[in-house]
Amino acid sequence: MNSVTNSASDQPAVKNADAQAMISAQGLTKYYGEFIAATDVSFSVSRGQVAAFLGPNGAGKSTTMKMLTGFLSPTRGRASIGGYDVFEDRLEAAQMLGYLPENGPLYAEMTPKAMMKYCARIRGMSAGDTAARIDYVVDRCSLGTVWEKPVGKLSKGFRQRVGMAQAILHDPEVLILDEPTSGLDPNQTHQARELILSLAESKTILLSTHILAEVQAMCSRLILINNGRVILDGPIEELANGVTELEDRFRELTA
Ligand SMILES: Nc1ncnc2c1ncn2[C@@H]1O[C@H](COP(=O)(O)OP(=O)(O)OP(=O)(O)O)[C@@H](O)[C@H]1O
Repeated sequence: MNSVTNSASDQPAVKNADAQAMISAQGLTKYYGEFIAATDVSFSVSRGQVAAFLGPNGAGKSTTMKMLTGFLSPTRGRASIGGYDVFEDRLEAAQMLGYLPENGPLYAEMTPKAMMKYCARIRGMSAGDTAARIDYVVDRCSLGTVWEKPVGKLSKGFRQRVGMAQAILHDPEVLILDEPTSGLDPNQTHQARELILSLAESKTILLSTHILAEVQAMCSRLILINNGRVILDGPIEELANGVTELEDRFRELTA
């Protein structure tokens, strides 16, 4: 494996919001019954990095992201955000984290407006912060036209935008985005990439995607997973020179 990160054993179990490893997977393993979806997945993403999490369908990306965000208990291993263990220090980790899940927001009967207010409340945001941040996400995620429609009745692209809005609402330092441009039309894809690039100026981001041009445009780091195991991890410029080489590398390693 071409790895430039520290292995799980090199990662101290620190409880420190200034920790360099803002996202840390330490030996994450997940069994669904007899089936192993993730095996000993270890990597860390440093403050300010934008890392692409790539792999073929069913490779274990969403499973790993769910464990990293505390939505799914690992069979073995640990995950931490900003040095906070996502299970033992759940509140601190959640405060630092915005997560866009694979299938968008869960509250189908709520409108985006109700959902943002609900999310702000459960995150303990003040009334002033809530109003300002809601204005920001409505604008950045273009939610004005669907603001009062139930999320479950929105198109896939709009649901995705609502998911992105709830992920960034509390201005978290760390973002874990599971296929953030999936289902978006070309204009919205462009807008979502611009948003991610502007967020990347101040945040640590792990994003999964199947669009290699997106990786090249937005990410400095590549983590490739196949059959539940990390098979490549390093700076993109060292791993591939342009999208075509990235595509060749992907095919050669995952075919
Ligand atoms: N709840 C579950 N029960 C049983 N198997 C599951 C469950 N969730 C995922 N799997 C299986 O685990 C494997 C990894 O799935 P996962 O969704 O993590 O892959 P992925 O890399 O995100 O795929 P994709 O690119 O298609 O979204 C797949 O074989 C999937 O069928």
